[in-house]
Amino acid sequence: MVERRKPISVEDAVAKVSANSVIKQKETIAIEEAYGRFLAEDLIASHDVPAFDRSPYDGFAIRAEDTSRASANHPVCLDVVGAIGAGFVFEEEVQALQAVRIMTGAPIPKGCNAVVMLELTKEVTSENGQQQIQIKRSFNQGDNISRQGEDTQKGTILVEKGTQINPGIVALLATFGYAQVEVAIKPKVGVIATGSELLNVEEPLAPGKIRNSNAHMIMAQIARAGGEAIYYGKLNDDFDECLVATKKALTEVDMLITTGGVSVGDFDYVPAILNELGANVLFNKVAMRPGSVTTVANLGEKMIYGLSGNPSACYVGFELFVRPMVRKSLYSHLPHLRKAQATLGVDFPKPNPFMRLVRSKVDFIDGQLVASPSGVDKSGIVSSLGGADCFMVLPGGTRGYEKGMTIDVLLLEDTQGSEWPWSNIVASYK
Ligand SMILES: Nc1nc2c(c(=O)[nH]1)N[C@H]1C(S)=C(S)[C@@H](COP(=O)(O)OP(=O)(O)OC[C@H]3O[C@@H](n4cnc5c(N)ncnc54)[C@H](O)[C@@H]3O)O[C@H]1N2
Ligand code: MOO
Repeated sequence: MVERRKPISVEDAVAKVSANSVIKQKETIAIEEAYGRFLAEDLIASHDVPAFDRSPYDGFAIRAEDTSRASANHPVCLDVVGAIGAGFVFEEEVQALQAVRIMTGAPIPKGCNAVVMLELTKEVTSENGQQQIQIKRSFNQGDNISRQGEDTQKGTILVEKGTQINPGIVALLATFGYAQVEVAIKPKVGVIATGSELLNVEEPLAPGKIRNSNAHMIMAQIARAGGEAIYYGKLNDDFDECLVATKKALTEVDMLITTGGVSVGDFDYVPAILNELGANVLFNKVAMRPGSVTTVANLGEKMIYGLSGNPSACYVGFELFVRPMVRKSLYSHLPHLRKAQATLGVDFPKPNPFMRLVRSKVDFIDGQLVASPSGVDKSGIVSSLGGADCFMVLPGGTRGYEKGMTIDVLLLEDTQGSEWPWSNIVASYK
């Protein structure tokens, strides 16, 4: 008699997985290695930026009060007493009716309190040979000065731990002197593919056989999530072979993923292996399509994921249940896929008692995010995965969905660029 599995909702399944703890570890690496890693410490401003009042323009540093009576008919003349470039400090204090030629980024000389852009001055030489500038309008104290700390004040938390380091964060690390940074150690995630039908990628097709795409797909998903994949190969549908490999993998990894053999077929051994290992099964059926057979268990602190053999089901199962735990072990406070609202771009008449997670593409059309399936929506399909940058979330229990409905999407990544010109942006400049 075949075991009857009771499905739990996607929300409950994600909650059950998320309730588990993960091991978090950190290491110190050089800034050059930091891009793409996850911060294991808050990034704190170690000083003000700018660290001194500075000029945002090439021009002249002046005392604003000297220009109070300046006008087009009666320009004020200031003596130019020196010049200062970025990286240098003007040593003397500037006196009344004096100006200093200043370059962008240079510190404001003592005594000055405003900067006049070069274009608003006229350089002249007085009768006694003194270099001067004429200014035809008045300026206020503080005009054209980038104040110390206007960008960032010392002690500010700039980026929270658990954030993935992007190029902007690399700039912050450099700005604040983080030649080295503490990042999360990538969790080791083992991958075992089961199925006697599986061929290695380089092998030619043979009758009844298929290439093992899931293992490679999962390894790429692990890398995208921020983990380190450890591959234990493809195994035949053989209980003992699978048990030995699973036991070995569990001694070496932080979490383990198997793909295939999780359903109710004669050669689906994953449930029996979990039983033999004494693992605590959190659920073995989820009210979703694809991926209803997804099985998740824990053994001590280690999560064991029995993902479906069907490629699309396997892909979705990873993003919903494995990714958050990888991200949690990378100190992330927001480990789940980012949710957004979109408009359904096509009619989707397929009824389903279960929630559907449809591999889809999003586009901005007339200022709205519009989502449409990226290919055929069946769990055994692989071709819809390549173009998918989100999952549409279509709740179960309806008779289908109509174009124009507001739906939730879970964003995976940006897989497409944009056409040129960006006409709506260009138009906004007119
Ligand atoms: N009587 C029932 N049969 C099935 C049920 C059910 O509830 N009752 N569920 C169906 C659903 S839904 C799914 S999903 C699949 C899941 O099956 P398994 O996870 O046990 O996976 P397999 O049977 O091993 O394989 C399914 C399918 O995927 C191919 N596959 C397997 N591994 C790979 C791989 N590494 N790379 C690419 N493709 C792979 C395999 O050849 C099969 O075609 O069960 C349904 N059946
Ligand atoms: O688990 Mo199956 O993928 O629902 O379609």
